[in-house]
Amino acid sequence: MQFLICKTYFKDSLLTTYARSLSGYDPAYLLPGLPEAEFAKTFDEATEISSGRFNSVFPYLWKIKKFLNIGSEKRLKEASSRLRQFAKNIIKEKKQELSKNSSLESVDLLSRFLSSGHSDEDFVTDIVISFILAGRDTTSAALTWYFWLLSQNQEVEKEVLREIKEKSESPVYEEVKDMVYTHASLCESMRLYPPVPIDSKVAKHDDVLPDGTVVKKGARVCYHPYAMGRLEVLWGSDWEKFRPERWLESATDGANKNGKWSFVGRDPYTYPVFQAGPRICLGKDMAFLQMKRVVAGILRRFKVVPVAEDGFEPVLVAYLTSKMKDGFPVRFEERSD
Ligand code: HEM
Repeated sequence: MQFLICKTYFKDSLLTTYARSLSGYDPAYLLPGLPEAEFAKTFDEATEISSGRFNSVFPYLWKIKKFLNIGSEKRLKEASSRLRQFAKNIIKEKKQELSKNSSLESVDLLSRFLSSGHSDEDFVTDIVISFILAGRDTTSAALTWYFWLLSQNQEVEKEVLREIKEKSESPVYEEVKDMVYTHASLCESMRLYPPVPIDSKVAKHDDVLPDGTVVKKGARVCYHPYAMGRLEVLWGSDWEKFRPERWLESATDGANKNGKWSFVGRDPYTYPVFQAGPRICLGKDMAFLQMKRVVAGILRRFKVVPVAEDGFEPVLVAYLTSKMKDGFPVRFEERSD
């Protein structure tokens, strides 16, 4: 059986997981028939058109289309309205459930929001949509590139598998937290292929950067995690290598006590994969938790083998997130051991 990893499996499984942890709602996209995911399709359409605005050669074109309500902007408006309606239905159902059973208050994020007095429907709708947007494509992009890198670095896969096998079949939070090598390998993968490859900010006031660069009010300033992850000055002359060990302290420096690695993080200004400062990603820990559980769940039972021709080199396409051009076709081989 083949899966286009980034196009179907990860996105839909993550959407299912997020929908459940966010709202308790299960869109049932992981039924064996992998049913057509209407919500996911609409979401993709909306994000693709929105990101197209950034890359537009004539930036004012989309504004004209929006004003006239034609073409892609018309489709975006319709998609956004369908998404909002979908989110509103979930909220309505959740409110009804809560009114019948208040013990649901602590079960999922949406229940918590509603129970803590956030009753404004538009506000809660924005929360539901922005959490799915922030958490779905980022994590699926990270995992697509991660499985590609693992397939090219067997010794890393072996070490990740060794760590996974020390844990229970469905590792609980404490166990996932202890998967230090897997954590390091995910950080290393996102160094080379950051899910948000480039990000920009608009200056609210005239400003001067620490190096003296003058930034005028309204100017767009970009930071570039993809380029920064490949800088020799930050990562050394072997920056090209996928080497999780650069995030770990080894036995020789005394930290690998009892055969355990110890993780050495980098500051977020050197590694801005989750951004840095007061607006740093709020879902970072949740993202690692989800990714480690998915990695453990898949690798324990399957080997993920690319079905591409020998010499295949994936091409990164940067929309809002780092997609692999045409997806990543793979075969899942069941492990015999
Ligand atoms: C590997 C996965 C992820 C990566 C690489 C990532 C990266 C980022 C980045 C770069 C930003 C800054 C965007 C900006 O302000 O321009 C951000 C913001 C944010 N992320 Fe994530 N994210 C990930 C997963 C998640 C998940 C799973 C959630 C929640 C379920 C989440 C929730 C958020 C939220 C709410 C913000 C906005 C924070 C604010 O503006 O104060 N993220 N993320």
